[in-house]
Amino acid sequence: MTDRAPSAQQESTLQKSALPDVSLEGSSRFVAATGLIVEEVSTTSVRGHADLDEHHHTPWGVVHGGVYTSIVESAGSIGASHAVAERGEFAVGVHNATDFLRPTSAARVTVTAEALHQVRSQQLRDVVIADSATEKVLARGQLRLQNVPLPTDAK
Ligand SMILES: CC(C)(COP(=O)(O)OP(=O)(O)OC[C@H]1O[C@@H](n2cnc3c(N)ncnc32)[C@H](O)[C@@H]1OP(=O)(O)O)[C@@H](O)C(=O)NCCC(=O)NCCSC(=O)c1cc(O)c2ccccc2c1O
Repeated sequence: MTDRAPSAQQESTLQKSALPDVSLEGSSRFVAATGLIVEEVSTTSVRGHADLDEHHHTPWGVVHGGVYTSIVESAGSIGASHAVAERGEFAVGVHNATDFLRPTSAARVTVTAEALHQVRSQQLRDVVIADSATEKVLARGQLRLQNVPLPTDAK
């Protein structure tokens, strides 16, 4: 797993985003264990990467499907929450459908989450996880989210 911190430019992008701390250091142990490093957040997309290795393995020596599913949940939720933050809302995943297309034992993966659909109460995000060396897609998930009010102490 990586402990690489975002660059100064990446930090700046994250600070402008009105999101909670999405760094590895600021995340729970479960979320941090995926290794997702968020680099860019806009209202329509999230970009990042993760270094996947033996710490993420199944007993058969490939990256566990739950790692991909969790990255889809995080990347989709971060972008969708950013998109509705200005109106005092965040977004929670209500359906996560992630396909595991190719196995890997170790890879740096790029993570790209794009908005497919944004309406008043719900959003749909397409998340692609690809091997950064070969550009082959390892997993692809579609996350449907519900926009909900921010807790009053977070506004
Ligand atoms: C599901 C597939 C096996 C279907 O593959 P198919 O036979 O249809 O196609 P190919 O053989 O052509 O393979 C597709 C593609 O993958 C590349 N590939 C295959 N094997 C490897 C490999 N070992 N390393 C690297 N790449 C490989 C192959 O070259 C092809 O690439 P192209 O570029 O030519 O297209 C296949 O879709 C597949 O393997 N999908 C990924 C499945 C996966 O990774 N699932 C998640 C892990 S499983 C899991 O999470 C899990 C959790 C547990 O807790 C367990 C506990 C106990 C036991 C098992 C557990 C477990 O498995």
